[in-house]
Amino acid sequence: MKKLAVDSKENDDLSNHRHNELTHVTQRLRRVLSKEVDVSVGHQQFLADIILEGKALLDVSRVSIWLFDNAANPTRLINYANTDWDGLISSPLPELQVTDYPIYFRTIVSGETISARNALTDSRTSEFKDGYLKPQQIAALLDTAIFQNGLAIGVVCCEGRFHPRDWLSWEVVAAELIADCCSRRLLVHELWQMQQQLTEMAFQDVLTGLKNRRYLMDYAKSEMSRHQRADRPLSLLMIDLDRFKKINDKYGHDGGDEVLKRFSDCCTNLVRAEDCVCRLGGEEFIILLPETEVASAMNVAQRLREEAAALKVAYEGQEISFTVSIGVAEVNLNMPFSKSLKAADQAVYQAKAAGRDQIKLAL
Ligand SMILES: Nc1nc2c(ncn2[C@@H]2O[C@H](COP(=O)(O)OP(=O)(O)OP(=O)(O)O)[C@@H](O)[C@H]2O)c(=O)[nH]1
Repeated sequence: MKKLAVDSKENDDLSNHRHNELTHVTQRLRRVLSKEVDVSVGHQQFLADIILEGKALLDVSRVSIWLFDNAANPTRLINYANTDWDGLISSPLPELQVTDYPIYFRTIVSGETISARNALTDSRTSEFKDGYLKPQQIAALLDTAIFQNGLAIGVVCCEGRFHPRDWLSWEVVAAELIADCCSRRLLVHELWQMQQQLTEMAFQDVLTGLKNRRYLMDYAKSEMSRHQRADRPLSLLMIDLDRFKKINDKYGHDGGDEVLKRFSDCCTNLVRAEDCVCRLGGEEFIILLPETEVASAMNVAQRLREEAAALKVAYEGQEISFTVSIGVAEVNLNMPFSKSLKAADQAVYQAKAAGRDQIKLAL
């Protein structure tokens, strides 16, 4: 009688302990879940957090996220993120092929959650017995499809080692919650990447891949205040290709485009990584040179003029030669950037008037 009372107290202590533990883990998990739309939390970090919390909550040996190669016609499952047995994030697991595990693939695609008490004997998971489960001593599996637009795009796998295990209904619901959260996070990540691409495109010149006028105006503004604070010089080159209309007339628009692309490469290769090369439009370019006195900017302009004159652009078996006129200006940090641009533009005009293939300093 006394022994029974002790046993029951021990059981109560144990279940109280598990209850407290679960309350803590659930709170942590909910905090992680709430970050699914917060892109300031890195994508990999978010997935790592969610599978680590899932592992603790469900008290399993490993949690992993897998995505199908093609949701409409899946042939492979690719490991996207996973914990190791010790609760750390580890390197990717080998891919799974539909030809090796057809029943498992079919079940996940159907959307059915697999809560396999004994994964070695469960008909949905026994395909993994010899090659996967036995060598790793995995005994129980709780696998939940990740859905997007009504299609299973992947699966969250929870693996228990050593002993078969009954999965409680709250555990199944929790695993499904984690899979749904992964689904939304993947979508947020995709949208975020698209937005990054669009932003990039909005600031990029399509033909040359250089930054465009919109980028230059934003960038110049921030560089001007940085240089003003640090009391450092900022210079700019305005470059205009000479008699470009004639090149277009002689070689066609595509020939002209080829010249613009090769000249862009020439600029990018010549300047430092921190210099900003932009195409303003047409055959007009700007290079912004941070931390550069106007005398050094003149040297850069000289090298660029020489390189342009020496460049032979291969186009349809012909070689196109061209020259450039360059205006150099030190950016006036106390005036709007447009004033410095205008000064450089006037210097270009003078270079053209003086016979082209020239450099002039803005006064
Ligand atoms: N191929 C090509 N041509 C362009 C592009 N943008 C503008 N142009 C052409 O560039 C030529 C510029 O001609 P102009 O402004 O007369 O200048 P230019 O012939 O270079 O003469 P100068 O500047 O006085 O030396 C025009 O024929 C435009 O059609 C482009 O993206 N690709």
